[in-house]
Amino acid sequence: MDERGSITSQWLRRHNALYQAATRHPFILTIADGSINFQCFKRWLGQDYHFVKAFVRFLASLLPKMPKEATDEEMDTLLGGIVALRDEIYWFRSEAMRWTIQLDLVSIKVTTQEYCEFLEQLSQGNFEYAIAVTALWAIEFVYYESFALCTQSNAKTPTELREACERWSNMEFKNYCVLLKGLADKYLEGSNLHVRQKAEEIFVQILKQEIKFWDMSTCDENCI
Ligand SMILES: Cc1ncc(CN)c(N)n1
Repeated sequence: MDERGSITSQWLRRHNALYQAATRHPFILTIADGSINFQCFKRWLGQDYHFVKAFVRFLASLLPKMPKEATDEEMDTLLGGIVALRDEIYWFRSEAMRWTIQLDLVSIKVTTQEYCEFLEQLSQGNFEYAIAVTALWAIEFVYYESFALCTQSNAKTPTELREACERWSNMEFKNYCVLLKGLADKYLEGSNLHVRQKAEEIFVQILKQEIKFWDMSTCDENCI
């Protein structure tokens, strides 16, 4: 089956409006046009650190679910993702120091808490590997597509935010997302209709969670 006909590509077309809302969110657009209020970026940074710590647990939960017949390349992809998240957490800590954010004093907001609890549910044994790996792809891919907008040649992204945008839009992360999409399609193709429908529901929920996360990071007038 060609790429356009894959299950995940069909979903991206079927849920295009939601997908655009998740990957072209005003928070991202204000980074790309240079108008972002740095207080909004600092709010996002603190909350995303909390999220990434929960995301590590979710990613690790895929390892025991990985089918015995999984290829070496597949195991390498997931292990590579875990190593990358270790580096990501180190990056958050150093970036927080640059912005004088004390991460241990950052209170976790309701939206972040809800997303972390959603990840915790997905980590449970009753979610098939096909659903978990599809969720992993969706969560990573939204960040790639969002931050890739901020590193395009015509973007006016502030210099102070370029490193953050590069993290989730560089070639290595893009290739990682391509590999995850391939794994998602592989296991969705091999699943029954019930699992595919559940996976699509989770995909839609992830897009909605990502939109809420960007909404939370978008400063209103009393941005603190
Ligand atoms: C909310 C969110 N979604 C996705 C990613 C990319 N791992 C992230 N860091 N934060």
